[in-house]
Amino acid sequence: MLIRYGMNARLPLYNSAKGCVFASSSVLRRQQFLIRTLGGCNSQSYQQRVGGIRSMAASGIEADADSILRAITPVLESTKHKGQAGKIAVVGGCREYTGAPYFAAISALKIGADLSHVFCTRDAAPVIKGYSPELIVHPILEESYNVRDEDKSNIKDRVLAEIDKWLERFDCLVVGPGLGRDPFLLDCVSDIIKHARQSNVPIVVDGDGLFLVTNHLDVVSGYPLAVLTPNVNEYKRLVSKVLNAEVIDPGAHQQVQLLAKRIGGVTILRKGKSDLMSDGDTVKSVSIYGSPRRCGGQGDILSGSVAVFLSWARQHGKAAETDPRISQMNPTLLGCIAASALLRKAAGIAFESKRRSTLTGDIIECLGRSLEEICPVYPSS
Ligand SMILES: NC(=O)C1=CN([C@@H]2O[C@H](COP(=O)(O)OP(=O)(O)OC[C@H]3O[C@@H](n4cnc5c(N)ncnc54)[C@H](O)[C@@H]3O)[C@@H](O)[C@H]2O)[C@@H](O)CC1
Ligand SMILES: Nc1ncnc2c1ncn2[C@@H]1O[C@H](COP(=O)(O)OP(=O)(O)OP(=O)(O)O)[C@@H](O)[C@H]1O
Ligand SMILES: [Mg+2]
Repeated sequence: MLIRYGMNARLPLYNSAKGCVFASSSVLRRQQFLIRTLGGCNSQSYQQRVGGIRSMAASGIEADADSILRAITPVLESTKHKGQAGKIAVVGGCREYTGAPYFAAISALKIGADLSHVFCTRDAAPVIKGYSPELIVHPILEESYNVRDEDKSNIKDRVLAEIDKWLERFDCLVVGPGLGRDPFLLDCVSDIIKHARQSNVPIVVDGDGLFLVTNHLDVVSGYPLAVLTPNVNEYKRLVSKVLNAEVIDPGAHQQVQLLAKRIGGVTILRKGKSDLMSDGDTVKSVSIYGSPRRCGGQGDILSGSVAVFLSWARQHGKAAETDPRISQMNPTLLGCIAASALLRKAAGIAFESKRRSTLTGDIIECLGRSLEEICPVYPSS
């Protein structure tokens, strides 16, 4: 039995390891139970629920990503000054991971942001600077191995003071790519998120940032300007923590919606074969065929891209003039749809020429062309 999700994807209704229907499996019984109870509407039958999923797919859950990209991408005008197209900051980068924050920050620039900062550990900074002179790199974070217990409080104050100098200038913060899981570092980052919240700065949480917030949900809970971008594992951990359940495939749309609602109306972008996103009210999917290569770093491109498009969607009134259906949507959701679609198209273009050797850097090089194809700088009249 197949349900059609969006234009291209066909998913089995019961998704077992062998692709068969095992009506007696405990996993399936749990999935059925979850679908019955999702949204707290126990009186609806399972069949009605599945019918609901079918009709949701049929009634256009697949986003009109091209129209959204056109509506929110700002026009390039000679009257604009540096910074107006977006100032993004990535909090991430430690001893192990220097690629992830670089991918997120450089993607933001390649899409069209004016300035991209990285706040990382002291060790990671020279490496990230070495990748690109375009990035503004702040070596302010510390990991436990570098800090004596008695100095921790002072160092934390110093980190926060440094971040506070910049925070209000940013249109969006991306927290987590390549952050690592050092407890002292995560403690500082948790306070950085709290400060960003107080300043109403939108926050995209990815990678190890999701490890942090899954264990401390209060840090983002109830903040409508937070976007969480979990991959398959990160989503599993979130669902288990927040819903005390397993991830389900039939009913995936309702589950992502419920998850967003339970975390107080944050936006969730669940990455996968189709990217599913919800702010707790609306659910959308992006199923454009991208690339079959799953090299590491594509999620980092996505988090940097969400930051840019979300900022554009919040700043530019163009959407309102063109299409009320778009202007009525939550800007965080618009940002997710635009970023997901652009990344997938860029991955497709990169794969056309690079095939098996396609790497994250190749996809980043295709972001500009991908956006230009949908939303040219000089549209032909
Ligand atoms: N070049 C770099 O510096 C990169 C650093 N990264 C960072 O690495 C840190 C950890 O992220 P991870 O994504 O590895 O953490 P996860 O906890 O998501 O993944 C852990 C392991 O799960 C496995 N896995 C991944 N996708 C899977 C799937 N679809 N089904 C089953 N298993 C799967 C992977 O083999 C991985 O080793 C983050 O901070 C992240 O940002 C990644 O972004 C990749 C690139
Ligand atoms: N099975 C799939 N088919 C098509 N596209 C996919 C698939 N899985 C992931 N993607 C796309 O790749 C992008 C990155 O998702 P992925 O799950 O690789 O993130 P990630 O594990 O966080 O990546 P990273 O290595 O950067 O941490 C998503 O936007 C998604 O659209
Ligand atoms: Mg990731």
